[in-house]
Amino acid sequence: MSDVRIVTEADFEDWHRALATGFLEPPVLTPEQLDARRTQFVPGRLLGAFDGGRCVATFRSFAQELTAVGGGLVPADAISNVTVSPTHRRRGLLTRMMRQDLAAAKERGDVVATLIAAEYPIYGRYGFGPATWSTQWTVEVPRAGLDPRWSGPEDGGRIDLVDGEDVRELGPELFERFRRARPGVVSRGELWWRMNTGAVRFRADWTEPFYAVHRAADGEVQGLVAYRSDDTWNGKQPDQTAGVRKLIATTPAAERALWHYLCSIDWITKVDSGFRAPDDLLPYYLPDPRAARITGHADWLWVRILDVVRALEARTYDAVGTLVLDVVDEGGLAGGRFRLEASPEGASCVPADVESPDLTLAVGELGSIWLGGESPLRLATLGRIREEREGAARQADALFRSSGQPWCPDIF
Ligand SMILES: CC(=O)SCCNC(=O)CCNC(=O)[C@H](O)C(C)(C)COP(=O)(O)OP(=O)(O)OC[C@H]1O[C@@H](n2cnc3c(N)ncnc32)[C@H](O)[C@@H]1OP(=O)(O)O
Repeated sequence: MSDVRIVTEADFEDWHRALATGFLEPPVLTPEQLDARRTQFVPGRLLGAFDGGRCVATFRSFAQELTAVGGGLVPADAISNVTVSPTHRRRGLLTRMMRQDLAAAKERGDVVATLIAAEYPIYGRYGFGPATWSTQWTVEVPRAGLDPRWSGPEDGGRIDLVDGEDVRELGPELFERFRRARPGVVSRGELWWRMNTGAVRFRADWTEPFYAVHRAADGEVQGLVAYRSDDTWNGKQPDQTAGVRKLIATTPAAERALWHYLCSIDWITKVDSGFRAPDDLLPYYLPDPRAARITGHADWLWVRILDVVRALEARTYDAVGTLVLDVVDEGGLAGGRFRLEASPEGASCVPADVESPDLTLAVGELGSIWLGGESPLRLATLGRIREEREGAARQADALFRSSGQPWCPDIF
């Protein structure tokens, strides 16, 4: 029987070999790569399974903040680096590591756990539900109908190319404003900015992207894009795709200017948007929205509610109303009956053991509707939320929706 335990610094190299093996990457890391990865080491937050002295399973969690509907921030247990070596799969190792981590997160007072699922069927059993979705577009630049003479915003704003060091300087403050306006965004610590600008390199194949910022007429930085080009030539003709790694903006003017900038670069015939919110305005920033073709759409951030009262009180609601929810949690961490009194200003949520419920739902379904990305009515139609009072699913639909779709721009 493998031994599941907290990983120490002495296990680090062995743990990383197991991680690479699970993700089907070359299992030997260079000393430089290992040193870079040590920056992520937080004592107590790495788990591993060991068999005969060799690491055969990995699991890492870290502290994160997640933006709720209305801009409130909740502490989250972000889960990543989940692997079980192919020699030890389907023996319950993931289940043991997950239980240990979620119990510790609950004990710490985290409101939710979050992850991005490699495969859909893995995490529902642990109480996670898909909570944000992501859409990818490819823009056919010649079809977009943009003015070929465009050379910058017409409203007094400007676009400047900057370097990684500048991004590390100005990015965090821009991101701080950005994350308050969109449910589903996860925090970026200092290490995130260093990793995403090449100052810390986990992989040998890092190539420096181009970075451009949008400044409004008064000089305020309102948008940032990182992109690379793919160096494609069609015979003598440049036919390059600008692949957006990240694009964030705090105003529609900045967002529009950055998309126009990308579509205006000579040699660029296609722009790959990267992973955007499903309600992203990109197509509508183009005179011909059909030039933006959807090339991908899938679930993205999964949420596991650990504390129903704090999660429901952390967000605002689209309407005023009261609902009694019977939350079923097979993991034994967050279940119970709760009365939610919701309003656009906020909410109160209290245990309501003796009241009759309006809706019965599993904790994973609550995770799916909590950020406003999934509709309670749709889940009721699918039989995944049970209506105990007629009309309650429709009422929940009106309360839980979010006027902007939740979006998690990052992968972790
Ligand atoms: C957040 C992230 O890091 S996402 C990355 C996840 N990792 C990967 O995809 C790497 C490749 N896969 C793996 O390393 C492993 O197969 C894991 C981690 C997905 C699963 O680990 P295991 O130890 O095999 O899982 P475990 O034995 O605890 O399985 C628990 C249950 O989940 C099911 N399950 C596990 N993985 C899968 C899967 N990929 N698809 C469908 N069902 C699955 C098992 O069948 C089992 O079902 P049961 O409870 O009905 O018997």
